[in-house]
Amino acid sequence: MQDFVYTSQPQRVVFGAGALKHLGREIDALGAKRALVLSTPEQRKQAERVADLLGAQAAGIFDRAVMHVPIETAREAREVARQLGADCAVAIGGGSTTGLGKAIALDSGLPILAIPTTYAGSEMTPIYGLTEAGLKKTGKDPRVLPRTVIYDPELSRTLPVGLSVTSGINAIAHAAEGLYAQDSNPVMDLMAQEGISALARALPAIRRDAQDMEARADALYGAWLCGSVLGNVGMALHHKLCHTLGGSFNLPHAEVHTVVLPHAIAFNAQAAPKAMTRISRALGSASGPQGLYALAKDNGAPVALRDIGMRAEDLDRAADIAVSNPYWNPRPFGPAQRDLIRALLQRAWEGVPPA
Ligand SMILES: NC(=O)C1=CN([C@@H]2O[C@H](COP(=O)(O)OP(=O)(O)OC[C@H]3O[C@@H](n4cnc5c(N)ncnc54)[C@H](OP(=O)(O)O)[C@@H]3O)[C@@H](O)[C@H]2O)C=CC1
Ligand SMILES: O=C(O)/C=C\C(=O)CC(=O)O
Repeated sequence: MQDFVYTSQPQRVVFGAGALKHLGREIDALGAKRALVLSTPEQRKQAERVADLLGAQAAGIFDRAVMHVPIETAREAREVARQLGADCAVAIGGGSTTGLGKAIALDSGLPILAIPTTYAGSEMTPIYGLTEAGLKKTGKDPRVLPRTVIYDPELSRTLPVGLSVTSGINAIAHAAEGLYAQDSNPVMDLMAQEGISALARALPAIRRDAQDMEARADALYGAWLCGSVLGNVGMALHHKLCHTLGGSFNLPHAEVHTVVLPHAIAFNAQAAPKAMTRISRALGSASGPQGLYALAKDNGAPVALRDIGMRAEDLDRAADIAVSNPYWNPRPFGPAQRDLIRALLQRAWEGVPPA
């Protein structure tokens, strides 16, 4: 066993079908009295339900969350929170809504209670993202880590099957890269393997029946574990490629993760054999990269960048951007490996199986 450092994160998790009913109790436990409820415009009804449950503990609703947290939206939400005298934020929705809560917390220190309805995993991380003048910046700050997370599988019932699959693979990506992270540890390895395994059995079951509550619970459980891994250890090549493709070419977040993951994992296979063993074991497949590709393809998810809006003529620029400021990776991918990364992107663009 290698030496390691493990830092536990100060969070409370309430898990279970119908767990939303504990919301008032959880707001009390935070010592808060006036919650600003956050959602996207489309999930306003969910936000209203939350505000109704809170009754006098609700300060108001801000329903303008959008993906990648534009700085203008963050400023607007911060101002609304200030004017309403909110002393906490309740974010109900996917990573976009949690991200808006984080932007408020970054500025004001307001505690966040997150109620995730996708599998993106942001609720378990101190990572935030903000987009200003078309550029997305990410950072880490303990203030943005949600203090309480309510996982209620009933609330993900309405998440469309296609999004459930891609969002679940977004979560798997956190765990897969955590398995070869520079700063990983045995606890994260356990969580990563269990998280991948839970999602790998949940996603096909959700595809068969979107109302299968056991599968919905398994998927949220997996998202929790995989998100925790992302919150504890560093990201590598896969996340760098997705941040490049999402940030500079505006590709949809969960879909881009789904397409790139098998190729990024294949790139790292020889440099991270133990991680490959855990990934393939968790997937129940002979090969990690092939198993990830099959998980997407067999469940109707996109496997080609060209099918999610990437233009062939932008691949060169994407490769240049990705290698210009690389994250740590078990197999280096700086400017000297530019042609290898370009070849990886070509395969991902065409949608052929990983090399
Ligand atoms: N900081 C971190 O640690 C992490 C951050 N992220 C960030 O989070 C964002 C992506 O998160 P993701 O969850 O994929 O994206 P969104 O929050 O944008 O949600 C994705 C889609 O799911 C739909 N949706 C969510 N909940 C429901 C529901 N209950 N019923 C029906 N549809 C629903 C949304 O619909 P609608 O738009 O109609 O509401 C939206 O179309 C990105 O900005 C990414 O960078 C992701 C992972 C980790
Ligand atoms: O790529 C991911 O899923 C993980 C992290 C982010 O998205 C960072 C962020 O923009 O909040």
